[in-house]
Amino acid sequence: MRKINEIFYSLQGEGFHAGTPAVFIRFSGCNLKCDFCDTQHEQGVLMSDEDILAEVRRYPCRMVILTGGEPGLWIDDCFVEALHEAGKYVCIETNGTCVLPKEIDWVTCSPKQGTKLRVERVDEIKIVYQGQEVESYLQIPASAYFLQPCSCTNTLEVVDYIKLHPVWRLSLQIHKLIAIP
Ligand SMILES: C[S@@+](CC[C@H](N)C(=O)[O-])C[C@H]1O[C@@H](n2cnc3c(N)ncnc32)[C@H](O)[C@@H]1O
Ligand SMILES: Nc1nc2[nH]cc(C(=O)O)c2c(=O)[nH]1
Ligand code: SF4
Ligand SMILES: [Mg+2]
Repeated sequence: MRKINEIFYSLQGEGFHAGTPAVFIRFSGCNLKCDFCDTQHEQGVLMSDEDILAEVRRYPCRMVILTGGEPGLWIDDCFVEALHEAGKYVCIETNGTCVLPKEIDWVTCSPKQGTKLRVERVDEIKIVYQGQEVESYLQIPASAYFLQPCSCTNTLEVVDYIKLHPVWRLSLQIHKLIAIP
């Protein structure tokens, strides 16, 4: 059984796959307490993999996004394999502090200041930018590096930083801009 906060169908609003339809599986609970966290994730119900898969199968898209809370606290090889057997492309949004199942198709890592990274493979880095030092995150091998404004409040600050440091790209939370889940 895995503790699920919500399962919903929307478009990926952030990062490399922004605009792609996806089923979001939001796991409950987190090992960090970021003061800027935009998500209520503490409430949850225990669900069997069978019930989670049945809910995921209701939607026609291929992409599934594991998020939370911290999904790395809840998932294993068996869960990722079941999603693959259902024909899904498995993405994860993680703070990077957990070792993850190797077969996940796309790892979005959003490291938080002062934490130790245990994630072994990253596809994209996506930092919530609040003026902190971010250049050290470029040492993590990844296909793309994004800075995301905090709650859509400091977008122009992020744009200015990216223009000075053009390895970074802008991630807008488009779901917030167009008021969808
Ligand atoms: C809610 S977290 C869940 C996954 C995981 N715990 C993590 O932090 O990556 C999903 C994404 O939202 C980002 N995020 C959280 N609060 C935010 C905020 N106020 N503004 C912009 N992005 C935020 C996180 O950095 C992460 O990339
Ligand atoms: N549309 C939409 N895209 C997202 N990308 C990452 C999200 C998350 O909360 O992890 C999220 C979310 O909550 N909604
Ligand atoms: S790690 Fe992610 S879910 Fe946990 S508190 Fe920070 S932003 Fe929220
Ligand atoms: Mg969100």
